[in-house]
Order: sequence, then C-alpha cells, then structure tokens
Amino acid sequence: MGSISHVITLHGLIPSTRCSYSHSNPRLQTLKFTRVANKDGIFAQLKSQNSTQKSQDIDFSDPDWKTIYKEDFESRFRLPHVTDIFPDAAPMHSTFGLKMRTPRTRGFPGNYPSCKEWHGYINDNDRVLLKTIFYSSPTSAGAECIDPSCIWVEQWVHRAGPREKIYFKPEEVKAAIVTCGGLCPGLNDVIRQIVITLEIYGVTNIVGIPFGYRGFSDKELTEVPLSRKVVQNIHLSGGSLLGVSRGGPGVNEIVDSLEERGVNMLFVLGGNGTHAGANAIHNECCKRRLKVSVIGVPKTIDNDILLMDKTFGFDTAVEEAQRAINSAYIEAHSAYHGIGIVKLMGRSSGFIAMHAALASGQIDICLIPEIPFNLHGPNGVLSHLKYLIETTGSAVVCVAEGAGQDLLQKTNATDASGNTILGDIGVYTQQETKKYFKEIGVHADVKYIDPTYMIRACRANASDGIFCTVLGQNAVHGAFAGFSGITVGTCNTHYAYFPIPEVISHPRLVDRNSRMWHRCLTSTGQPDFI
Ligand SMILES: Nc1ncnc2c1ncn2[C@@H]1O[C@H](COP(=O)(O)OP(=O)(O)OP(=O)(O)O)[C@@H](O)[C@H]1O
Ligand SMILES: O=P(O)(O)OC[C@H]1O[C@](O)(CO)[C@@H](O)[C@@H]1O
Ligand SMILES: [Mg+2]
Repeated sequence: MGSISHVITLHGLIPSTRCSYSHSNPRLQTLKFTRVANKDGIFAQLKSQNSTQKSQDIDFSDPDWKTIYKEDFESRFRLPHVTDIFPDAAPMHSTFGLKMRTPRTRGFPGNYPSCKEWHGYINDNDRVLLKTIFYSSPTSAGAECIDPSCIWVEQWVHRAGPREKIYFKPEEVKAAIVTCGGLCPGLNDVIRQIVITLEIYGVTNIVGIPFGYRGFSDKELTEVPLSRKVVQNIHLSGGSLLGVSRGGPGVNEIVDSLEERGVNMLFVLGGNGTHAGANAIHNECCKRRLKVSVIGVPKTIDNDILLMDKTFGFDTAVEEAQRAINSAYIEAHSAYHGIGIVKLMGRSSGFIAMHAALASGQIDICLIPEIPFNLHGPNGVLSHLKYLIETTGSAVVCVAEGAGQDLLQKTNATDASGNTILGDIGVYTQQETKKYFKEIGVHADVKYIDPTYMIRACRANASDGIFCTVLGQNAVHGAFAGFSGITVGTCNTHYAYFPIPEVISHPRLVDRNSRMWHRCLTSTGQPDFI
C-alpha cells in the first residue's frame, strides 16, 4: 500500500471526519458508557455488523440514552462542509436548474440565473431514514438492535440532491475525476454523468486523472480533458475511460498535485481503500486550508460498503454471474454424475455469490467468506455432493473467492494497495472434489468455471445505468453544495450523503442471521457444513 494509509493512521481516519472537530454535544464527552447484556445473552445482536452502533458502550439504564444516542448519531453523520474551515465562505444562488435556456458551457453573460422558476432544489434539512424496520424482539431474524430490548431509535441521514445555494463559482472550478481499485460495471456511466452535470452547472474545466491515484504522481501520465462530447458514448462499454490502478502515491503527494493543478473539486470513484484515500485527501486539504471539495462515489461489485442498499455494478455482476452458473448447470446436468463449480468475486463479502444463487435458482451449494465450512468429514461439502450425486445425479456449487480461506495455505502476500492476496478456493474445491470422488470410487465429471474478470469487465445493465446516472449527478450536487469528505449512496431506495468514515470502518458482510442468507439457504437446500 502507498503511504496514504500511514497518513490516515496518523490523522485518525475513523473518529474525525470534518475540518473543525468541536463535539456538539457536551453530554457525550462526559457520559460514562457501560455494557449490558440481557439474560438471553442477546448481547451479540448489539454488535450486528450492519448496525450503526459505535464501539463505545451505552448505559441503557440511563433514561436519556435514546436522546444521547440520537445526538451522537446526528453528530457523527453531520456532513463536513467548506464553511468548517472557511466560516465566511459566501454562498451564491445555484446555477443548476431544470429550466435552462442556453447551454451553461457558454458561461453566464451578464449575470447568474436566479429567477424563482429555477427550481428542483432540496432543502438542507431534508433527511432519509436509515433503518426502516421496527424489530419487536431482538430474536427476530436479522434484527439490528442498539439496546438489549431492541428499542427502535430514529436514525436520519442527509438527503442528497441539488441545493439552492452553492459554494463554488462554476467558472472558478477545476474538477478532476479519478477511478481507483478494480474495475466495476458502470464506472463510465458515473464519469459521464459527473461531466454532464458539471457542465450543466457551468463548469468547463474538467479533467480525468489517468490510472487511479497513480495518475497524480506518474509524470508520464497526463490528465485527460473531459467534456460532454468526450464522454457522450463511453457508457456503452465496460471498464473505465480513465483506467484504474491499485497502490500509488501517498496523500501528501496527491494533495501537492491537486494544488499544482489547481483542482478544487475532486470526484473519487472506488471502493473502501479508495474512500480511505479520499478521506485522507479531504483531511489534508482541510489541514492546508484549501477550499477543495472531495466527493466519493462507492464502486465495488462486492457490495461491501456499509449502510447502503447496494453499490453500482453489483446488479450487473449478479446478472452476469448467472450466465456462468447456467453454463455450469447445463454442463453438470448433461453429464453423467456432473458437478459444476463456479467461482465468483467477493474478497470478504459473499453478496455476489448469495444473490447469484438466489437469482439463478440453479445452485445447490453456496459458499461465502462469512460462513465457515468444512470440505471433508461427515458434514462437509464433499459428503453433501456425494449425497446430491446419488439422489439427483448432478450438483452445482458457487464459491465466493474469499470463502474457506482457513482451508488454504496462507501466503501473507499483499497487492499494491495492501489487500491480502487470497488463496484460490475455486481451484482447491475443484481439485479436492475430483480427488474425493476418485478415492471413494464414485464417478464424477467435475467442470470448473472462473468467470470473475468477465463479470467485472462488462458494461452496466439498465438498472445500474440509471443508478450510476443518479449517483454521478448527486456527487456533483454535493460538491457544489460545499460538502467534502462525503460519499453518495442509496438508503431504502433514497439517495443520501454520508461522511466517508461511517461507511468504510469495515467491509459490509453478509449477516448469517439475515433474512437474505436464510432465503438463500431455503433456495439451495444446503445444510451446515460444520
Ligand atoms: N487505507 C488506505 N488509505 C489510503 N489509501 C488507500 C488505503 N487503502 C487503499 N488505498 C488506496 O486506494 C486505492 C484503491 O484501493 P484498493 O486497491 O484497496 O481498491 P478499493 O478502492 O478498495 O476497490 P476494490 O473494491 O476494487 O478493492 C489504491 O490506490 C490504494 O493505494
Ligand atoms: O485482480 P484485482 O484487479 O486485484 O481484483 C480482484 C478483486 O477485485 C474485487 O472484485 C474488488 O473490486 C475483489 O472481489 C477481488 O478480490
Ligand atoms: Mg477494497
């Protein structure tokens, strides 16, 4: 990993998200939290990984705990804003509007538009409800509880969209877009929409940084001028117009480069690593007192970003995964004692595998990183495969790349970004399956398919195309509204802004107690493999 992560550690990535750090609620500083569990040992539920609960413990016997929790939540989810470091920054009426008479790229001869009919704004106080289910008991399937009785607490996040007041003059903006990490369907759709929306605001100086964060330091790589004309058709193909990379320069070098280039709006498309970098860039800009808006758009086919309904590209990945699953199914069902094994992406989260299994209805065994399993032994996967072969004559397995890593030899190797290089569970499962059936003297025709890069490289489907378009627009609205260190996503189908640290504190995982995993088990009919 580049030195960005080092800087993040120094600056304390997770606790501090904004430029000025005063805690709004003095009671939170003095409150002594203590941990409690109810008699049923429901405490584990409190640590539900999708919960917005922070690690500090709460004294639930305090009659005010709900209010205190809500105030803390409000404070954590407050969006960092340029006025945090420039309290006197004056807003102006937005140049974005739904009734345009001239293309904004021609500038604003005379004056900025400000007439009343330029509507379509959202109010700064609009909020989106983060959790919509009232769990009447902590034992309800998938319950995400804050306290042992699972009392419902409202948690509101900030609604995304164009504001009436903006904090950047379009003609003074130099906007840069960078795409980092692995590929993901929809990257080009987001780039395209960011450019188009920037132009609608009146921005003409828009560039792409080539090959991820590396493009900020590699002198051989020059920035790519972007305009509506350049991006018009880029969404028709997969990949990223700008290229992607892992690793790269540290945060200081990136911010030096932003200063040199005169960039004051930076749009960062990437996963959790990229967002950690974006947050470090935001913090460094604050430290240097630079009026720069850094906005993230979460990109990961793994769907492992916290609090959001899903990330773009995930839908497409699931759809594409089914092609491979269907081929494995046909191979398995056309062979005598056929077994199809499909490996899907998902470094630490099994969302693609789980959803693809549900969507295809052709999977007998779905193996994901979150659920430990044995291959061998009486309850192991292989023994169940034998049962399936004997009873139905064929079987199809899908395995997420991060599954069963405890069964493989550890290499301790990492990629350029510091991500652990995983052992190949797909190949291992295939080899062990072949060996097992040979040993027990039962014929098995094993076919292995690894479609991972084919899935990641395809263009976005219609639903992701729309999703990317709205995310791209909202990213630009967030920048013009003066926010920085934020990212955009959907929450119960509504678009919202989140402070970056809140969504990347750890990867979002499939909850084994969630209804979705239960549904997957119902669909495959698989037992526990432990
Ligand atoms: N903790 C971190 N702090 C700062 N920068 C980071 C951090 N982790 C990763 N980065 C940088 O972010 C970029 C992308 O990170 P990474 O390769 O982990 O992909 P990602 O954004 O997590 O996306 P993907 O879902 O494809 O893995 C890299 O250039 C890397 O150097
Ligand atoms: O081979 P690469 O480019 O490092 O990417 C592989 C990784 O990308 C991801 O899809 C995340 O984008 C992971 O599931 C996978 O481990
Ligand atoms: Mg990542």
